[in-house]
Amino acid sequence: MSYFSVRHVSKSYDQNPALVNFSLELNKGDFLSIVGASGSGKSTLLRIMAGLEIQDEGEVHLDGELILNPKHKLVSGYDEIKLIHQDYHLFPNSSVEENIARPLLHYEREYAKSRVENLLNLLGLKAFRDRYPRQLSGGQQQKVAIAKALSVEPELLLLDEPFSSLDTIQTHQLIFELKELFQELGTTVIFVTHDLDDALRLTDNLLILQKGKTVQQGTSQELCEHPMSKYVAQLFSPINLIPDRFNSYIRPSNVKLRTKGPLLGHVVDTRYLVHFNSLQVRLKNGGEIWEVDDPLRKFKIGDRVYLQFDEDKVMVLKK
Ligand SMILES: Nc1ncnc2c1ncn2[C@@H]1O[C@H](COP(=O)(O)OP(=O)(O)OP(=O)(O)O)[C@@H](O)[C@H]1O
Repeated sequence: MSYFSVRHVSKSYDQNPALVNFSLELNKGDFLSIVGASGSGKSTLLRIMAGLEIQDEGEVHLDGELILNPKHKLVSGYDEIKLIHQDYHLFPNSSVEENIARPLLHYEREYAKSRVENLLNLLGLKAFRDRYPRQLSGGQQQKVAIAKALSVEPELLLLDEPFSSLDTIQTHQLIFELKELFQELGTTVIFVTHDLDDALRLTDNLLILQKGKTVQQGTSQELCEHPMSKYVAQLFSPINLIPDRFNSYIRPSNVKLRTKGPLLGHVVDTRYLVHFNSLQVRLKNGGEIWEVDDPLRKFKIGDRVYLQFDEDKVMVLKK
């Protein structure tokens, strides 16, 4: 049995399935991102993993130990498994230092002191140790919540959309810091998000959840280059349907703009994006609109373009 395993877990609320026969195996120190739309079952899954929710079927094991849910355990949850939410859950009348030290109340004093010092250092919170949560930015509060969760050295850290109340710059900064921190600590981490971009920045190891089921699991490159469904393909970028072919698609970045070629179209719109212009091209045959990257920012509305692509970039996708 692997270090952390979720086997055939199902859960319904009032007959509505939230998780359907979900299974997952992780090794110690693995870092997995679970990506799914709102309502796909992410939070339910994390709560079941943490022993905080009663599943209808299936089992969760951590390091060989069966994780008991609240039906079978008087005090629900485990010290070894920490779940961090988007809304921090800090004690408002305790300082940063006191918040981080709180879970260590029953530990030896010297150990607790050095652990708190270590975490304040690791997360760059030393200058804020005496502040109260309301005196911190969202990103700093989230770091305190993470330090608090890490204080008892959990075996498994579950992050439930931890960046949703932060802006993009704060999020990128925190992702950068957390990546280093988790690598250093070797903690097993599961991060859930609706935002593929955040997941890609944090880890290469992805699982895509749709309507409570795993639709695909693999590295970011595998999923981007060989998606098994339209849903997975579209998480990475828009896709263009190739005329007169069965379920065959091409990504905007894999379309080449030429002065001659098999597919003729007209540019009907252009958008300035950071690394390229994004063109909307109406195909002559069939009137379908394609999205195409123009890295040289050469084309403008009304231009005639020929579109070409390599066969090995074509994706045949099920719905
Ligand atoms: N306590 C509950 N009672 C009834 N239905 C629930 C409950 N919790 C979740 N659900 C339903 O289960 C499904 C999965 O919800 P869940 O919160 O796990 O999804 P999610 O992917 O985390 O969504 P979000 O990203 O919006 O938080 C949804 O249809 C939701 O409405």
